[in-house]
Amino acid sequence: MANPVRIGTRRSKLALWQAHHVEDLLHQAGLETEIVEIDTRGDQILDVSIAKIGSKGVFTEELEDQLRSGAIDIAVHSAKDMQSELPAGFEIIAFTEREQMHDVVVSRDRTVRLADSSRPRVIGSSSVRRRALLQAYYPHLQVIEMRGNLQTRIAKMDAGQCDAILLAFAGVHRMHYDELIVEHLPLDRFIPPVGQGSVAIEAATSLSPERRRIIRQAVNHAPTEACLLAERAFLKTLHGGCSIPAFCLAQRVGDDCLNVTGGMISLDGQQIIKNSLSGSCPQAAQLGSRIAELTLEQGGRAILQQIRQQRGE
Ligand SMILES: NCc1[nH]cc(CCC(=O)O)c1CC(=O)O
Repeated sequence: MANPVRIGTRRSKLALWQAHHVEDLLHQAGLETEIVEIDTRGDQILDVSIAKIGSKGVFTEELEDQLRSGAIDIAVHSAKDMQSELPAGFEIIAFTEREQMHDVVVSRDRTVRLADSSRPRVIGSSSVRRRALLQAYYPHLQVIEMRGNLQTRIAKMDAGQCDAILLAFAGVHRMHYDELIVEHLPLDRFIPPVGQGSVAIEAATSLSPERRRIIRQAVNHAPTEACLLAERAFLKTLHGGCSIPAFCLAQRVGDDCLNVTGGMISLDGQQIIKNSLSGSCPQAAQLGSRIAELTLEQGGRAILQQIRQQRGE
């Protein structure tokens, strides 16, 4: 390709890591690249929870403006942060190979264990799913809401706001905070949110088919894509984004089989809905949306209604 691939990204350190990761993959395929840093509303509003900002796409709209105008060819996002339905004119053209998907506990105090009820502990998390799961499994813990990027949250912990933070392993590892991990949480209890650990490549549908094909060929990881298609179909059927307490994890078994587990937890942690289905990779989307339907039928609809009421939507 004559022109370099222009990669749009937010300026946070994790976003820049993701952009450089995609850049590496494009370089390996012999392509030239250019990174374009873009400010988003989600990065500017740090003192309000994302759920309260209310609008979907607070981290994506500015990037989409640049995609639409052709100023950038692709935008990189944590797959987890992408809403299930993109605005008309945009699509995800690739998913990078997934990092380990689980959540971890990060603390300066090596003795912190979630299960230890012998002393009071304050745990910070930005995610409604993680806060509800903590209340469900470890009711002795005090759970507080904590926003900001990884570095900000660790600074808040160091300032004494909490004893530990719950985070995605992928982000902690990419930001080189592995030595602060005091606990790796099991995937069957702390089922990750849709997309955790993968980087999604967004493009405008007006991107030339040839450019789209070449970028996809360099970046897409087919086994990850099959899992993400299942998980994102789950989220789409729930009409959700990253601000609802839903979780879904698809895992490949053998060459062509997918195991998908997904569900929802009430905000107080009192009710957990969880179902699993298996099928072949081409059935990925059906498996995900079927699990979402089961989730809605088994109490998920009521949980979502309650959340909407609380948020005054
Ligand atoms: N919502 C912020 C966000 N988006 C992606 C990651 C971690 C990396 C990933 O899942 O790809 C994080 C931080 C976290 O949840 O701990």
